[in-house]
Amino acid sequence: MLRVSGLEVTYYTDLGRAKALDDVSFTLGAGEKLGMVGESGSGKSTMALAMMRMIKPPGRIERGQVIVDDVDLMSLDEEGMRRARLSKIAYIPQGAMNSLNPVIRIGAQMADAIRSHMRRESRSAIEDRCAAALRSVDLDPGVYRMYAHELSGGMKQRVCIAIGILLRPSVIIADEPTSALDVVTQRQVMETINKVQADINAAVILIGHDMGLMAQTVDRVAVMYAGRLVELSTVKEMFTDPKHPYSQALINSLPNLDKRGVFSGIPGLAPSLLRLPSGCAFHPRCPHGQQELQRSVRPAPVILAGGRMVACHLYGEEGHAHE
Ligand SMILES: Nc1ncnc2c1ncn2[C@@H]1O[C@H](COP(=O)(O)OP(=O)(O)OP(=O)(O)O)[C@@H](O)[C@H]1O
Repeated sequence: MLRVSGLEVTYYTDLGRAKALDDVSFTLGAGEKLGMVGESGSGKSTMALAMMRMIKPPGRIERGQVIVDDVDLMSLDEEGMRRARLSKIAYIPQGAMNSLNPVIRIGAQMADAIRSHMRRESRSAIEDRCAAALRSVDLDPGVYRMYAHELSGGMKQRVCIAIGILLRPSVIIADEPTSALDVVTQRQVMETINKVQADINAAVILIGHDMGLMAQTVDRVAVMYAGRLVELSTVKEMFTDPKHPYSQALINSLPNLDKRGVFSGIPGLAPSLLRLPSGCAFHPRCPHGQQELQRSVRPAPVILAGGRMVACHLYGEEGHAHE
């Protein structure tokens, strides 16, 4: 359903070039959910924007393919890509719920989204489509006639999800869909995403920091570090046996009942993309990073038994090359 291959994005800043996405490849099947985690600045939002072809200057997509239902989005012309957005691939950006227009009714905003794709759709067909989308996110179709300020945060986020699924896309990307919501509402929004996905059998990418919340929802977890995908494993593998030392640090930094109140962060700071460490970008923070190999050679991604992917010298011998 979705195949991302060799995706690369650079931001050309006054201070130099920042490669925010470096040779990112993965696949996702229909009905599958992928969680994308990593520290702030690791390139998660850049990846979503690149997949939507919404990277703005000074950023540029340098290369790569994003194949949805056998079509490479990167090869479409502007009009083709405009049509693909929402109908093939939908993006619910970070803070989407705060960008609903305050002076236009929810229904009109939904109808606009449909009309931009289906010019000849009748008014009643549009209303039916909106009502169905609102119902599938557990909102009363009456929300159609309301304004954003009349809705709670969780309801607004569900409206954004409803807009995302209006045209039943094959791929849905939700960037931090639960940030700024209380924990109860977070769970409800996650449940809504689960339900919606089951309804339309889409491939879903959830971007977020909260490993705990992800664990309950997604099938696989992708870990990003300094613009690269460093590990992609099933949730169970990631939580019971993380392979990459950075994934191990992320999992160890989660609070659990055995170490109540003790938070172990990850030592060191995330590197600046303008001054990436040589070799493996994680080596200065890695307990195994002090050898010549780690300091001078960038680890290539390898596939381990069972199909999980890791880009780390510790596993160079064990795995076979990732395509
Ligand atoms: N417009 C821009 N100009 C220059 N550099 C940028 C721009 N946007 C992003 N970057 C750089 O690209 C890197 C990746 O940013 P991105 O927003 O994708 O990270 P992220 O993982 O989504 O972070 P967060 O979790 O904080 O949203 C950052 O290090 C940032 O410095």
